[in-house]
Amino acid sequence: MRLPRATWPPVFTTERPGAAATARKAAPDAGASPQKAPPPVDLAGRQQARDQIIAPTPPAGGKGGGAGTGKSTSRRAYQPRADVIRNGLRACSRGILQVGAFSVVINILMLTVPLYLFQLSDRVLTSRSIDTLAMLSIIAVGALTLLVLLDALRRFVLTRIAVQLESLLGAPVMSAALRSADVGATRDIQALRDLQQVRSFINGPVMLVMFDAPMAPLYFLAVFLIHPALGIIATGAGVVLFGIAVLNERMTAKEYGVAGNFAMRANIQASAQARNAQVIGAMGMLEEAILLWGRENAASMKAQVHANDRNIYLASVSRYVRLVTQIGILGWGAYLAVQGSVTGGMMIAASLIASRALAPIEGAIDGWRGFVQAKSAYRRVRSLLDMPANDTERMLLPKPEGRVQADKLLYIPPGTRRTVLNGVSFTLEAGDSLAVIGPSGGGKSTLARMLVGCIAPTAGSVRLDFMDLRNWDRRQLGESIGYLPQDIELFPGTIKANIARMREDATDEEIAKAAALAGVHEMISGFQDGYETEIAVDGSPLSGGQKQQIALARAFFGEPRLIVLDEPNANLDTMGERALAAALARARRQGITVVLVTQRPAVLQSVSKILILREGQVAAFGERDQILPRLMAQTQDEALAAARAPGVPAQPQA
Ligand SMILES: Nc1ncnc2c1ncn2[C@@H]1O[C@H](COP(=O)(O)OP(=O)(O)OP(=O)(O)O)[C@@H](O)[C@H]1O
Repeated sequence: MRLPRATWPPVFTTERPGAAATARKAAPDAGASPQKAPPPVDLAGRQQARDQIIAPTPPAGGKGGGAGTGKSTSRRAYQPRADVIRNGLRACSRGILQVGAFSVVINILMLTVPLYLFQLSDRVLTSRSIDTLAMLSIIAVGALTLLVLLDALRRFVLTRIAVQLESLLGAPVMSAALRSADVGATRDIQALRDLQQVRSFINGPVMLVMFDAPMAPLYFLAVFLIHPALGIIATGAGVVLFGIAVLNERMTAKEYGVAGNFAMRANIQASAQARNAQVIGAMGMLEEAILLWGRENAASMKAQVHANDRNIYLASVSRYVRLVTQIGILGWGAYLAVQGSVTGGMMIAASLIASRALAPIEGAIDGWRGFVQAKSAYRRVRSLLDMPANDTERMLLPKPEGRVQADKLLYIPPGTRRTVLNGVSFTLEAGDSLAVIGPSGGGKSTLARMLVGCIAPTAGSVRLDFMDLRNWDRRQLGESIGYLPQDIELFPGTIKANIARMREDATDEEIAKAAALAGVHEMISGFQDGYETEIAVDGSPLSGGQKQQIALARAFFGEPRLIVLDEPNANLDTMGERALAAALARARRQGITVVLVTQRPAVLQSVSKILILREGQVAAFGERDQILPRLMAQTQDEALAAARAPGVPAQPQA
């Protein structure tokens, strides 16, 4: 008897099966020289990179190019999300069958004690045979030993099924959660907690009850065989308990659902507050923060207490019914014994067996809360995985040169009626540098996110080298793009790892090159541990400007052809701005296309084109030398108008 071992110990894989073998075949000396960088325009290398897109391990023993076949199975890496759950469950099916088979045997062996009692009372006590007693005892102990072993085994198997399921679904759920988070969905990381909840449920006692429940008819049958009247009492009690279980479901499911939703919101609040702990501390917002989180948490607890109260009440009634049933069977059994219809042993055995028959229904009522929570958690995981995702396998294209076409971009955020971008069109040649300027809330950051493929336009298209971003292989596109968002968050890890976009195969040369391009080498040298300086969750020891510079180097990493920088100079001093201007000049010399969202006029000298975005529409677009004079004239007019306005004090001349 072997436990399922396909994913034991658990492995969270981001590599499709066979990829490593294929990669080794393709590059036999890759292992000997980990520092060797792949050639920049290497389609085979990029195919290999694409192979590492998050994909679940196939079911153990599954067909179709499994581990070690070395055949291309890249379709598997892009399997539709719905298949992920189906394959996950299929992978666990062998274990589930084992647990089912064990449960059948265990439930038969559970009859050992009642049968032993029955034999003692009706055979040993009447015959006074010590040999029979010894023989019966040996058989009973043997059966109980087997029962305990099988019970332990099914628990071992369930533990592994739970871990296997989490290993298989973890990466797809994480990837779907990140994708949904980047379009602004709030449930995001909750999905990982949900998956853990499903795992705990599979590991928990209610799962065993669910495996035992189908065997209940066997026990009812055994009681019927002892005496039909006792069978009717036991079955009647079973029907009553089943009714209580249904009532329990009706009376608690909604409240548990409400409790779960509030708990989720409380968790989202808690994570947001943990991220903003310094702001909360500095501005004395602790009480408000706790109140905000506490309200959600209290609402969750209130709903939970309501549901729990009902659950406890019904569980007590069910326990009462079971105990009374036992008394009923014993009492009626005694009456039948007095009548000579059954023996004393049969009476006791019937009571024990009936109790065993009713136990799973009672256990289901007791463990209802866990079941409901696991069910909703599973639903959330499912709906996240069912969300449409651009998972179609994409052909790897030649490395882009950096030509960008935005064509009639319209953006209405999902779930809103607000038009954030409206008919935005422009074209950039490879090596162009564009400054996107305009009033706050004009849609600049939205445009920046659209240009790097974070959000898809409601209508219109963004094309990189003539190809719509949606048709690019996601990983290849990411490697061709550098992006510095407005709100910078670095990952906990070294400066080096952050610049290298957390890639383990990044070479020191590539990292140094990105740092040099971004002009941050000198700043990094100022730290005692240089590139090995550890960045904490809150970004320390880096200052705001330093974080921005490291993020700039990250954007330059890996020879991107398009770099989109959203207010890269927001936290920079004059020196920093100079370094940024130098970085932009270097990018231009290398033919990298740069889009720069900015509010500061200083960097406008470093770009070749300017786009003014106002209320989501292009107010002006063209060569810098055409747009800049118009912009300055307009600024002067506005300043004069403001100065002439009544009640506005004249500004002192700088
Ligand atoms: N997901 C969304 N849901 C609703 N409104 C949104 C969404 N995303 C952006 N907006 C709205 O679109 C407008 C443009 O936002 P955006 O961040 O692009 O402006 P911006 O020009 O970058 O502003 P700033 O210069 O202040 O950063 C804002 O009014 C914002 O509220």
